[in-house]
Amino acid sequence: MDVVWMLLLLLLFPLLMWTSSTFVFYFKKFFYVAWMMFLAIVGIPICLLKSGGRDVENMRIIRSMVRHVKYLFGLRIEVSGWEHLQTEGPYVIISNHQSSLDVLGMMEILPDRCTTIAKKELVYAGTVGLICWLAGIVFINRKKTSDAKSVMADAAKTMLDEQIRLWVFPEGTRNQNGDLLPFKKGAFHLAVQAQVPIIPVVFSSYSSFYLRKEKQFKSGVIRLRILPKIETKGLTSDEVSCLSDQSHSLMRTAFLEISGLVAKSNGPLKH
Ligand SMILES: CCCCCCCCCCCCCCC(=O)SCCNC(=O)CCNC(=O)[C@H](O)C(C)(C)COP(=O)(O)OP(=O)(O)OC[C@H]1O[C@@H](n2cnc3c(N)ncnc32)[C@H](O)[C@@H]1OP(=O)(O)O
Ligand SMILES: CCCCCCCC/C=C\CCCCCCCC(=O)OC[C@@H](O)COP(=O)(O)O
Repeated sequence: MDVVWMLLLLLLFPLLMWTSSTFVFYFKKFFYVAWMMFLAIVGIPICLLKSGGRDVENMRIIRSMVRHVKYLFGLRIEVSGWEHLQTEGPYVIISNHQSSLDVLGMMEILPDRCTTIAKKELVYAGTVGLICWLAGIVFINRKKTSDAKSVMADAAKTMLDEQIRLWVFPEGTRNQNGDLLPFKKGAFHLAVQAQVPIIPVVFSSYSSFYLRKEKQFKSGVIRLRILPKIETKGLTSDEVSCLSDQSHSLMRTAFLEISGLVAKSNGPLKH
C-alpha cells in the first residue's frame, strides 16, 4: 500500500508543478528555507573551525555558500556600479528590502568585512539564526527604539575599531508595495556617528517574478544598482533627516529606472 501511495505522490508532484502556480510558489518557498537551513548546517562547523566563534569574517563563508542559490530558482542577477564599492575602510550600505530573497543579491556584492543589522527575531531562526550570529550580525529590537539606538551606537564604535562595514535596510521591514517605504533614521545616525560614507544599493522590483499576494514565483532577473557614496564627514545629527531624504530620493529614482516603473506624481506606481 505504501508503494502505491509513493507512486501516486511521485506522479502527482510533476503534475502539480506543471499545472499549479500556487503549488510552485509554496514548493519554492519551502525549498528556499529548507536549503538555507541545510547550508547553515554545513556552514556552522566551517565557521567554528575557521574563526572559533562570532566573527565578521564568517560572512565570507556564508557569501560563498549562498552564491549558487540563484541558479536553483532560475534567477539572474545583473549588477551595475561595481566601481562605487571600491571604497577603503568602513562604510554603511543601505538598500531597499522586498523579501528574504534579497539575501541572494546581497551575497552577490557583499564586500569583505561587511555584516548586517537585523531584527532580533532572526536569531531564533534555527540554524540560519545561529550562522547569522556567528557572522557578527547585529540584532536589534525594533519595538524598543532606545535599545535599538544604543545597540547601533555601539555598532558605530565597533565599525571604526574593527574596520567593519554594515548593511542596513532603512525601510525597517520587507516591502513589496511597488515603491520604497519612508526611511527610518537608524542607518543615517549610524553613518554620522561613525563619520563614514553611505553607499546606497537598489534592488529592482521583484514584481515580474515574485508576488507574495498572488502566490507567484517564476524565473526572473534582479537588477542591482550600486550608487555613488554619500559622504557624511562633518555632518551632525541635525542633518540626519536631510541625509535620509536625499538618500531616499536618489534610491527611489534608481528603483523606478531599473524596475521599468514610472511615478505618478509621487503617488502609486505603474508598469
Ligand atoms: C548559509 C545560509 C545562511 C543564510 C543567512 C543569510 C544571512 C543574511 C542576513 C540578512 C538579514 C536581513 C535582515 C533584515 C532585517 O531584519 S530588516 C529589519 C531590521 N532592520 C532595521 O529595522 C533597520 C532600520 N531601522 C532603523 O534604523 C530604526 O531607525 C530603528 C533604530 C530600529 C528605530 O526605529 P523607529 O523608532 O521605528 O524609527 P525612527 O527611525 O523613526 O526613530 C525614532 C527616533 O529615534 C531617532 N533615532 C533612530 N536611530 C537613532 C540612532 N541610532 N541614534 C540616535 N537617534 C536615533 C530618530 O532620529 C527618531 O527621532 P526624530 O524623530 O528624528 O527626533
Ligand atoms: C526553528 C525554525 C524556525 C524556522 C524559521 C525559518 C527562518 C528563515 C530561514 C531561512 C530563510 C533564508 C535566509 C533569509 C534571511 C533573511 C531574513 C529576512 O529577510 O527577514 C525578514 C526581515 O528582514 C523583515 O521582516 P519583517 O517583514 O519586518 O517581519
